[in-house]
Amino acid sequence: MGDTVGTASTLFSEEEKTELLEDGPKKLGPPRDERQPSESSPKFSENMVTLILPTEWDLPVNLAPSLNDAGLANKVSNEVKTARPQPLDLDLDLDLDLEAMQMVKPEDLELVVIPSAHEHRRPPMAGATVAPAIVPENIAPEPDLPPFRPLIPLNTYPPIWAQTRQEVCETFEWFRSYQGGVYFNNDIAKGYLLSAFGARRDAFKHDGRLIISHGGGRAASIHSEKGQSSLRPAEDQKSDDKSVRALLKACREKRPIALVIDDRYALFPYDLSALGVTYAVLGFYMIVEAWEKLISDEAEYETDRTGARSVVKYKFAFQWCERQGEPWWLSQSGKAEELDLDEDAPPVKVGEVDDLREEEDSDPTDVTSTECDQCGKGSPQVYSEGWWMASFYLIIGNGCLYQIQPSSRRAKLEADNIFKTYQEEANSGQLVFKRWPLRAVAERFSPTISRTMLENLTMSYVGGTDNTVPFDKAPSAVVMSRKLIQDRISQALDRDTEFNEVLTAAYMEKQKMAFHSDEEVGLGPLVAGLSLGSPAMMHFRLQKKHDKERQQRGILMSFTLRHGDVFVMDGLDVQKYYEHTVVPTNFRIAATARSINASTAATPTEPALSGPHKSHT
Ligand SMILES: O=C(O)CCC(=O)C(=O)O
Repeated sequence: MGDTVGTASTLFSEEEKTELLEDGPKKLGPPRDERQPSESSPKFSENMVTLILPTEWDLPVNLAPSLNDAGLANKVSNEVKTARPQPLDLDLDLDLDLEAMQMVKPEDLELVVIPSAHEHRRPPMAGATVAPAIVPENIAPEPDLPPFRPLIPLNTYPPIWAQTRQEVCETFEWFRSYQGGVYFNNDIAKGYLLSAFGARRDAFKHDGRLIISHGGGRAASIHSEKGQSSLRPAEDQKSDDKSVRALLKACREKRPIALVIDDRYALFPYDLSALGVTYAVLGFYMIVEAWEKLISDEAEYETDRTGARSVVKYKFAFQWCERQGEPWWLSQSGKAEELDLDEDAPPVKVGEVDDLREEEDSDPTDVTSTECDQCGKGSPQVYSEGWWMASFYLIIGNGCLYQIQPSSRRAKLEADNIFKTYQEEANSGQLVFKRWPLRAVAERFSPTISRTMLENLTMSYVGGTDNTVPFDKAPSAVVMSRKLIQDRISQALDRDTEFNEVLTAAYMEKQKMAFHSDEEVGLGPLVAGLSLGSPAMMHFRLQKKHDKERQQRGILMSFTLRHGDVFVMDGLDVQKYYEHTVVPTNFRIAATARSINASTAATPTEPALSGPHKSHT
């Protein structure tokens, strides 16, 4: 098979829904980072930021141990032992040395506490009304705080940041808690906010690779009712409080959690406020230990200060997931000499909405420009890439899934342009989407019945059949898709790939692609798809033959594919062990690129990539 391209599916008219469910520019292009990937990581481009993210809903529970660096884990474990009076019965697989724990004196734990820093950091906003101080009676005096330390200036923006909590919650799916400090969903903790003072034994250690914090609510708070304010004292936390329970579960099941800080978080030694950053995502952490502690007024900053009462609080030790590479706040120091800060413009922040109309005259395919879309200044550190990538390692088999998301407006415009071109070319007849029968249906029923079925299927599909044309004759939407996919893979994975097959699928409302695997003779290790239009959920589960007991028959991983995302399945094991389904929310086009080995591929009469299991419903 030479260079071929397959296109297929239903024709659609102007009237059909083309509305994009834009998500807004929530993630920034990765800062340039000179670090080398760790030995355990695959080889990545130095310009990318890699995050280990569990999926939105399901994280395979045995994935987590590989996320953490073993050396650091030991250190963390030792340090945590000094801070915890007694272990919780969490059934943790952490090989705790309880005897050693008793022998370490708590005062040996070096604490990094920056007190009262928020007062220095955050001037009141211009024009803001300052609430009158409420001084309830009988409040114990604030404990003496260690001396103030100046904050270290940051030369780089956090990869994900925002100015308001609303922006964070609306755009960062790992933290959607508008009020509480813990974001959890279905009992699974996903995000944790660090703010203001910690308790005395809270810590930000190993450059932030170990964070100890108390969390889970029931802190003292001020309540206002009928114009009367009163202080509600702190209460004991309980292991079945919703947020405590979710955090303990995350610890037990070794699920990563996103840590978000605000500019009042006193233990973060860098100056976020100078950059105008109120909220920053630190990255992903594992909760490696959890314990409960009796906290008295004298011992902690944030306590029940109404009297001499002690309350039970839960403490959590968060350990940095090493595969993210070095924390972003560390990479900034090396950059200071290279980066001319005067030339560097602030990148797009979370929650800012693109106004695409302003850009009508610009060439959306020109993604090489390094101008900041906001202010027009050159910003090569941020805009030369314009995407963000997350990596997900397989637990069974060798392979990885990569989600590369556009982060700059320019990258999004490129996707817009391809989406538009697909529709124009389909309308003009240059691109013929065709309905395909389910092979299983065609075999089992007469042609007449299968044609009837086709009406319902509106199948979007081809590989190596009538619709197949060489790339030089292919509709430009397909050519552009292949180029975008190849470019992203080259930038993000540092791999030069030339795909020789592109399958384009169009999904109308309520259509989806059923569970299938792309395991076909001649298939190359990379399969990469560009998503256009409405968001879709992509789910992975083990193939039946590898899950005979059906114990893990359920969905193991799920991803939200959004407009402009490139999703890469890397490794033949992805197809060998797993099957995937794609369920769009509405009208959507997907271009999936593959490399097919001509000598081993299926014959042209047999769609190379279709199988009885691959169906559009
Ligand atoms: O629609 C998509 O994004 C993926 C299509 C797919 O699963 C495939 O072509 O194998």
